[in-house]
Amino acid sequence: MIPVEEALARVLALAMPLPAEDVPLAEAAGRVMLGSAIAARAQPPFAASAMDGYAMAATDARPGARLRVVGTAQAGARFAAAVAPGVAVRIFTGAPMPQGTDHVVIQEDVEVSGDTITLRAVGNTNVRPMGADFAAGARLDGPRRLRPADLALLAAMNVPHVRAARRPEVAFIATGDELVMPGATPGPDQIVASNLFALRAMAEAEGARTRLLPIARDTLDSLDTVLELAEGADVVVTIGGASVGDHDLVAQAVRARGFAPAFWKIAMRPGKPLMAGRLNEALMLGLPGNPVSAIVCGHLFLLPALRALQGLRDVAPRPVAARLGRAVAENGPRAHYMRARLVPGDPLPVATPFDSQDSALLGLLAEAGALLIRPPHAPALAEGAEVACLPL
Ligand SMILES: Nc1nc2c(c(=O)[nH]1)N[C@H]1C(S)=C(S)[C@@H](COP(=O)(O)OP(=O)(O)OC[C@H]3O[C@@H](n4cnc5c(N)ncnc54)[C@H](O)[C@@H]3O)O[C@H]1N2
Ligand code: MOO
Repeated sequence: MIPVEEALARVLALAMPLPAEDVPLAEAAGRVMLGSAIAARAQPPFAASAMDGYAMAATDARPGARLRVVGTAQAGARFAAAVAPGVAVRIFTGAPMPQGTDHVVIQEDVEVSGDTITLRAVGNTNVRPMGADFAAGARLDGPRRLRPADLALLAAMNVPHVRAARRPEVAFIATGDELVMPGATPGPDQIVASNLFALRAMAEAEGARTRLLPIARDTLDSLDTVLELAEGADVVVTIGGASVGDHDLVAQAVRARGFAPAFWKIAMRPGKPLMAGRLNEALMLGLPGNPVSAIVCGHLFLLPALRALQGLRDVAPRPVAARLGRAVAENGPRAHYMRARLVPGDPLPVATPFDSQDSALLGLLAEAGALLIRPPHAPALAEGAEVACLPL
C-alpha cells in the first residue's frame, strides 16, 4: 500500500496535458486557457466620460459658472473640434472627452437655458482616463480556468478566441451483477447503481465530457465487452470489482487488454483498493465499489487528473484549516478522510466528523460539508484542535 501523496503523484505522471485547440470566446466558459492573452488596445481606448452631463475645462468647473454649449459628444461619436475655455460640450456616458476638456458636470447639477448652462454644483471630474481598466499589451496569463468575468475581460481585450487543451473524455463503467440503473426494477438481491452519477457530475464540473457505459457484469466477457466501448476515451474509470473477492475481476479484465499498472491499493480510508495505470492510450482509474469510497477517490484522484489533462498546475486538492467539533481517536496506518459536517466559525470553521464512517452511507456523504483529513498514525485530538479539511 502506497501513501495517498505517492499515489496522486503516480496518477498525475500519467496525466499529460491533452493537445490544444482554438476555442471561440463564446464557447470558452470553463475551459482552461493556455498561454497568455494580450490586449490589442487599451480600455478605455480614450479618456471617456463616466456620466451624462457637460464636458468643460476643469478651470471652468465652479459653481455659478455660465457656459455656452457648442456641440455634443456621445458614445461612438466624438465632438471633433477642440474646446476653448468658457464653453462646454453636451456629453453622454462613454463618449470620448473632447480635446480641451477634462471635467464633466452631471446634468442634475446644471440649469439649462437655451444654449447656455449654469453650474449649480460641481462634483468629481467624472472622467475615466485612457487605459483605466487595462493598457494595450496587458496580459491575462494561463493556464487559467476561464470564469464568466474572464470572458468579458478577454472580449474587452479584443481577443476573439483562446488556446485551450481539448476537453478530456471520461468513460465510466460500473461493474457488478447486483447493479441496475435508476428507474429499473431491481431483483430481490439487487441495488441501484449510484456513485457513477456523482462521479460523472464531478467530472463534468471539472470540464470533462463523459460517457456512461452499460453496467458490466461480473464476468471477464462482460467486462471485456464494455471496456471495448471505452475505446478512444482519455480516461477510463471502472467502479467496483477492485478488491480481493472471487468476483472482483476488473484487474484481470484490464490486464488482458494491455493494462500497465501504476499501483493497486493505497494507504487510505475509504478507498484502499484503488487501482491506477495506463490502459493503452487512456489513463485508467479502478475505483472501489463502495459508494462513498468511489466518490472520495474521485475527489482525490480523478479531479486532479482531469485538471492536469487540461493543462492546469497545482492540481492537488487544497485543504483548508478547521477546528474539531468533537474529539477524535488516534488514527491507524491509513490516511482517513472522515466525512464531517462543516459549519462557519471564527476564526476557523468547525468540522465535526459523523459517528459512522461506513463507506456505504450516501446519506451522510450528502450531508457532509468536508472530508476531515486524518494522516496515517495521527494522534488522538481534543475538541477544538486544528485540523485540515477538504471542503466538498
Ligand atoms: N476481504 C476483504 N474484503 C474487502 C476488502 C479487503 O481488503 N479485504 N476491502 C473492502 C473495501 S475497503 C472496499 S472499498 C470494498 C471494495 O470492493 P470492490 O471495489 O471490489 O467493490 P464491490 O465488491 O464491487 O462493491 C463493494 C460494494 O459497493 C457496492 N457497489 C459497487 N458498485 C456500485 C455502484 N456503481 N453503485 C452503488 N453501489 C455499488 C456493491 O454492491 C458492494 O456493496 O471491498 C471491501 N471488501
Ligand atoms: O477503503 Mo473501503 O473504500 O474503506 O470502504
